[in-house]
Amino acid sequence: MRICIAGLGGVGGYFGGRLAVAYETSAEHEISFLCRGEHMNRIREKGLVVTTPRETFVAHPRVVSDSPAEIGCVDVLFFAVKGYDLQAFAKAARPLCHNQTLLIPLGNGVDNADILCKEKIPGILFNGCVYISAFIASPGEIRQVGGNCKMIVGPVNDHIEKHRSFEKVMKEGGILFELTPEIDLAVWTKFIFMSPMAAVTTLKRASFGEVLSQKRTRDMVLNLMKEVESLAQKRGIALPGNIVEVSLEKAQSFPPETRSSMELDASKGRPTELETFVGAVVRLAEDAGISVPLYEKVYKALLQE
Ligand SMILES: NC(=O)C1=CN([C@@H]2O[C@H](COP(=O)(O)OP(=O)(O)OC[C@H]3O[C@@H](n4cnc5c(N)ncnc54)[C@H](OP(=O)(O)O)[C@@H]3O)[C@@H](O)[C@H]2O)C=CC1
Ligand SMILES: CC(C)(CO)C(=O)C(=O)O
Repeated sequence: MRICIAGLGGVGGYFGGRLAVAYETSAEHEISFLCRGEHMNRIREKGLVVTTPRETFVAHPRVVSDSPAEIGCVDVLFFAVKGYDLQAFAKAARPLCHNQTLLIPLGNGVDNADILCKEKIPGILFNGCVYISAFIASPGEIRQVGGNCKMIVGPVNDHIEKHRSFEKVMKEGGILFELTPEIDLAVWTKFIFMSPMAAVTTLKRASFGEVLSQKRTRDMVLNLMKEVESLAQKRGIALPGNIVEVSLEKAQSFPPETRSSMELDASKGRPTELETFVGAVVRLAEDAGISVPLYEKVYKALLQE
């Protein structure tokens, strides 16, 4: 099986690194990295160094390139770029894909599969989400600092049984991996927790603990979660009845000093995933004909920054 990880940041670097180590000498499976710039140069020279709280390992994938054509057609393509790069990368991804390529977005967000679908890339559309906290510490070096490192993926419109061999490759590749027939449910379950937390922590430039310990901001998170819940319901996503309470508890289970990736990006003056985390809810609600007044207000405020 030929597997390409596109985007070697915190997410792509951790999961790609694990797979590349596991299959470094395999005659059957081949891992390639699509990355760019100084990061790519360092990985080519020295391999990708991945440090976790328990170990450090160095991954040497079979191919490291910034050119989809150089990598060529693969059987599995993981999209591990930020939401704002997904469409542009999807447009460039065609040389990597054939009709049976599994196309798997791993980023935060509930519209990633729609974005890929619109680009009409050949392949079988999946969706996915990951529970991890990781980042590029320096070119060629990934640091994983939190999360249980679980990857959950599933086909959007295909039979799950066809994909058991892929599941085996992922599990034998050292990934804590779940292949689910209910990928929408998994993706929305993550989103209903992460989108409100990203929105409020960014608006207030505050940590998880600061936001959740003050009634005003905690209520804001709660009300945003309720708006996501009503949107999910309207789209036929069967979230459990206590999803808001469970999601709030999930947010509370993080160390209080946790900062969301969107707040960190905003505070550093970098591009943010505002459209992925917040704008998408406003657009999907409009399409579904439902009202999300608090999301609209927060979106407007963040757009004006
Ligand atoms: N990091 C985390 O802990 C978690 C992240 N996520 C989500 O996962 C997604 C990825 O996040 P993360 O890994 O942090 O992102 P990063 O910014 O760390 O990494 C993305 C990488 O993709 C590269 N890239 C973008 N476009 C291309 C391209 N066309 N060709 C080659 N490389 C490209 C970027 O390169 P360059 O720097 O040159 O732009 C960057 O190195 C996001 O949606 C995020 O919200 C979800 C859970 C946890
Ligand atoms: C869960 C968390 C906080 C881990 O980095 C995250 O996914 C994000 O900030 O985008």
